[in-house]
Amino acid sequence: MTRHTVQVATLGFPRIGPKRELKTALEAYWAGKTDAEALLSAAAQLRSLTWARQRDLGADVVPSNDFSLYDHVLDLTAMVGAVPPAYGWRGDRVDLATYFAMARGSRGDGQACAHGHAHASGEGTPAMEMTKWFDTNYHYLAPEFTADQVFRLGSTKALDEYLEARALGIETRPVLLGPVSYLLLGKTRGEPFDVLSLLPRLLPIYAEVLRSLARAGATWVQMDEPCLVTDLSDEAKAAYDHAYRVLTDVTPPIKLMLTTYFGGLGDNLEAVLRLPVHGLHIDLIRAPEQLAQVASAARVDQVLSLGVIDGRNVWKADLNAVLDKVEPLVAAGRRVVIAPSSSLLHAPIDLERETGLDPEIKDWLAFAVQKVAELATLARALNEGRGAVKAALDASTASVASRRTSPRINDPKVQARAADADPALALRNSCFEIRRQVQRGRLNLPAYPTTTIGSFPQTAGIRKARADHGRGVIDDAAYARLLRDETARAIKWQEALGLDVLVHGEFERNDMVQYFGEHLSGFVFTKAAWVQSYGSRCVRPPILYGDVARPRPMTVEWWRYAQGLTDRPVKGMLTGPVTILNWSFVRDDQPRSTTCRQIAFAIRDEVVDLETAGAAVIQIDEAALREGLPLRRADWDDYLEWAVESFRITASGVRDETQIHTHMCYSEFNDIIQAIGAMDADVISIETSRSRMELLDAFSDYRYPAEIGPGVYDIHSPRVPTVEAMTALLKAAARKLPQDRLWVNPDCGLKTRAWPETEAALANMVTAARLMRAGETAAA
Ligand SMILES: CN1c2c(nc(N)[nH]c2=O)NC[C@@H]1CNc1ccc(C(=O)N[C@@H](CCC(=O)N[C@@H](CCC(=O)N[C@@H](CCC(=O)O)C(=O)O)C(=O)O)C(=O)O)cc1
Ligand SMILES: N[C@@H](CCS)C(=O)O
Ligand SMILES: [Zn+2]
Repeated sequence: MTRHTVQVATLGFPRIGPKRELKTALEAYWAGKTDAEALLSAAAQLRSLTWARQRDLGADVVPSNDFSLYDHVLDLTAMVGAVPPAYGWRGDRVDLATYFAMARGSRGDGQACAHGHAHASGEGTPAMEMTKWFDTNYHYLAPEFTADQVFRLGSTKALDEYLEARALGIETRPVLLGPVSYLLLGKTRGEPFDVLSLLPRLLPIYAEVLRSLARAGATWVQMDEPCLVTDLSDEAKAAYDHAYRVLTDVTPPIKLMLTTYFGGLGDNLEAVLRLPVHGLHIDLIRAPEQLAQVASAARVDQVLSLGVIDGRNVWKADLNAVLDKVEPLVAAGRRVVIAPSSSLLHAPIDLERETGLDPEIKDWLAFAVQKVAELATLARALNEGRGAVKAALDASTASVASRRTSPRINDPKVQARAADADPALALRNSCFEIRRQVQRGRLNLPAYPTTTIGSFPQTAGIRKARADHGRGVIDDAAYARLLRDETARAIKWQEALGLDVLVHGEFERNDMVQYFGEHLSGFVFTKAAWVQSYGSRCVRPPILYGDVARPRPMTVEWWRYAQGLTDRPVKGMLTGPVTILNWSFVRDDQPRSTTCRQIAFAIRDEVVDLETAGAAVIQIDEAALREGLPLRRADWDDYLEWAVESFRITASGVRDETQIHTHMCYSEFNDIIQAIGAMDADVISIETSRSRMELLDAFSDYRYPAEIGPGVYDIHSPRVPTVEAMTALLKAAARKLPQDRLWVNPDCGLKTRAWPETEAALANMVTAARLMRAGETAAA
């Protein structure tokens, strides 16, 4: 029997750069400090280093076109020329100005916008809608299609980058988001229609790109079809069939590696196995059970790409355990490629940059670079025998054993508390209506009360002071003084503006999750482990390695200071357990539900301490609750049950008179509205402005019992919303929901905004609320 050599492939590498070079280059370009040439040359430099690095680490199959200046879905939109008409694209190659206008919106000051038009209205063109990439914390720009959508080649980026790598002596496998996933990820504009009806018009563009790559010398293309791990209709399965019959038939021919990740193929397997593709990548981290079935059912001539290293987490793999699974396939003569489970986009880049980590914990970790090295070790073991890499395999076994048995991961007190089965811990004392009466008496707020979501601009000055504090350039007292000054200014300014429920501004926080990771035990945090969230924005997810507890209050002093400056209520501001879980790298040695419950108890202690300090209103953000929803409906109930229970454990330690708010952004609520109701918060603030309040239909149909703050403006844009725009949205909300339950607030926190636009926008928002109140009086 022929034994084929096992190759190492990567499916995509982080693009932001080890020192966030892309962020720096983009932000300098957007600020007008550098020109397009500087941006493009920084991008090319990054690509070249990334390709060389993967090759040097031992990757045989290196991807190209995984790089993006902003987002790979937007790149596809450019490739197929699906630029929405509002951006004034004339059907040639999509230029940088149009590309960034789609990503970030164009100017709304009556000046020429990014693509040269003057907008007399002063409104500019908003960015395309940003939404979550499956269950990750990465955001993509959702394509927008009309029923008469025309596609035309708008970008040769895939070919250009393939040729660029080739010129550097690196043969690559270009990556494209596949046509069916691309359509399924899109939204329709105008009369609703089936996006898949556009497939016949879309495929010729893909075919043209594949032909150009084949002519240039590419032998394989990686076709990402992550929607294959979701529930698919028969029509979608038929679309896959049609698409891949067409695309495997182009001339000159090119081989397709159909790439699936973030879950198992499940009931789509049969349909996938019928596709005439040359290779199939499966995720064996999320769905290890699919290996046997896929291996026995796939055609023998098909290359199996096995996602054996976790692309979504930071733990070292158990290399011997991986070999136990893969060796029999190789011995049986299967053509095997080994790879990370998904693109490494979701992992930090290089562990070696973490000089401050505890050595014991550092030994448990692998970032993108280390993961490619792990794959190289595995490939050698598969090709030459385990003996060839004995030292590396022994080290892997020792690291895995050290993490499993370390006393540092265990805190018996935490485990006992989280195991407490008393359901009363997840119940408020009284039902919402009773709480509402008590809270109204205590807070005495006007109709349409105004508030904000928590954060105010994180200016360069604050970030620099934090960095200086971290480096020891300024001492604790100087740093605290600066934060107190910022907080005091924010309180005075909110009072002057006339906001009803104030916030302290979150100036002390680097990030709404990382901050808590830094204060809870069971977490470590990193210096440079940045992961792209959207565009140039990154996060450093904390690493949750052990049982979680709260050694001391984390936010109470900031709240106390802020409340001491005003008679108006200041919200206590916390991140909820589900969001901390979903936006951290978490342990994989126990169910996520167990970890979440531990976090819930830790945050509950903080809620209780805030109440004891006098907070009348406490907000517990659950921005990531929706995004953590499993990709398969069959798994939803289980997740929602423990996620909602965790939130309730956090929120239920307080008296009736304490008003609990929660906040969610980027959410499609329709499917989970019952669960959102079951969270039993007194007030929920949600993102709604971009959908023009359509998202409220779910709340209105369900007769959501509590109070709601539908965001009246999109904080992702620097555009200052007009009073009229916001009153129009509030009126739309008031048509859907009882007026006496409506709050007035932006869509999300204001940390990414600058002060001038924040002040102008909130002044308009307060005016809009006042007009609504006056209208209500007039009507009465
Ligand atoms: C609400 N959102 C969040 C998500 N996930 C999170 N974990 N947090 C979120 O808030 N997911 C969904 C959305 C995504 N939205 C955003 C919005 C904004 C950002 C963002 O602004 N990120 C910042 C980095 C934030 C941070 O950690 N800042 C640190 C470090 C600052 C820094 O870069 N320091 C420099 C030195 C600076 C100097 O010397 O002047 C350095 O370390 O090199 C801090 O404030 O201390 C970003 O810039 O990308 C992310 C997601
Ligand atoms: N309180 C946080 C929530 C963001 S989702 C903020 O205002 O930034
Ligand atoms: Zn938010």
